[in-house]
Amino acid sequence: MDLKIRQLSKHYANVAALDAIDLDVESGELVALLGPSGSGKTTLLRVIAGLLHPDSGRVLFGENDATSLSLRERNVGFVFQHYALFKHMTVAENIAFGLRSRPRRRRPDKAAIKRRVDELLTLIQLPEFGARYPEQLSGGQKQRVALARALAIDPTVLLLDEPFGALDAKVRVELRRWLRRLHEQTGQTTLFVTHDQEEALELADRVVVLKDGGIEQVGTPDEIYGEPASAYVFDFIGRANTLEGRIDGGQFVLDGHALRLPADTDDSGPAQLYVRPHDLAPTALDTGLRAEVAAVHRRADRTTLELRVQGQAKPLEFDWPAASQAAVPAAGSEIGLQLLRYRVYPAR
Ligand SMILES: Nc1ncnc2c1ncn2[C@@H]1O[C@H](COP(=O)(O)OP(=O)(O)OP(=O)(O)O)[C@@H](O)[C@H]1O
Repeated sequence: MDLKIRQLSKHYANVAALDAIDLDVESGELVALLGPSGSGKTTLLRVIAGLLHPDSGRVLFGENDATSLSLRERNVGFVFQHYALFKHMTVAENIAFGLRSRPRRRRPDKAAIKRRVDELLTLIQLPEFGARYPEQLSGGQKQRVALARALAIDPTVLLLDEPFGALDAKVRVELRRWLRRLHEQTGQTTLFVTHDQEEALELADRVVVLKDGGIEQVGTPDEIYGEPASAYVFDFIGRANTLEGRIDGGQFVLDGHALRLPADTDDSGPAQLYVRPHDLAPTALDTGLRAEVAAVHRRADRTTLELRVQGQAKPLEFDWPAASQAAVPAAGSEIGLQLLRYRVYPAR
């Protein structure tokens, strides 16, 4: 089922938790809602679920306006960060819960419920775990059961609110890869809330970046990473260096150096250039951007140089290319820098 959000707003006192949001999620898509704390992710998910009423706007499931339907009528599947399994029920009973509590005329018979539970236990790769109680499971296993319970009712959409947020980093990475494979099997339309950009980029078909209750950018992971629409998205999505300068005559100009901008640049005036530490390369001093090596930081997986550029208040980070034959420059030396990929945003 596809999902359409139209002009959705929700205010708390004078805070716009959601500010006229428009969003289309296609049937079968896995979409990540990504943003820092307080950007409105959870509010959006709760309004879609029917747990929270918007001030204005509409939620459509397919062609049906679901805005005034209850949680149950919407038939959505929901998984929260903190395991909400029923402690006194076995894993199998937990998974069966949504089907068993349906009104009699829509309730499958016992055999059909058992078949569905077995099918889901296999799907979440816990086929032998039906008789266990939640306290006998690890955190990751509990979340897989919570997911099976949400899927049991064949939900119109699956809504996941930081479902792996309480797990340790390694389990988190395993589970998100598992969820991606599971999604490919089920084709279930899914919205996934996270504040972790890596999780969003690895997991989702499309990523929605939220800021202060509004949508800053919607795109595939490649688009969000490679063509961030604003300085905010560039900064949020990975490590970033900034250089202060000006846009002038189709170039970005800073102390004694100019960089070419896309042909369609028609802005002018103060601007910031954003470049990632691995999108810098060493080059000849007289053609490159001149920088002084302020410090060399060696780590297990990379060597990062801290660089000072004349006229710039903030240092640059530069990941020295691992394949480079040249020796890592020493602190105090001067190098030329080539910027392989960068983006320039006019100052606000
Ligand atoms: N019940 C409430 N009463 C008052 N303000 C609220 C309430 N719920 C949310 N807010 C405010 O609405 C804004 C959006 O909150 P929301 O929980 O949707 O953000 P979030 O992106 O999910 O953040 P987090 O990652 O911390 O969960 C925040 O400014 C928050 O303080």
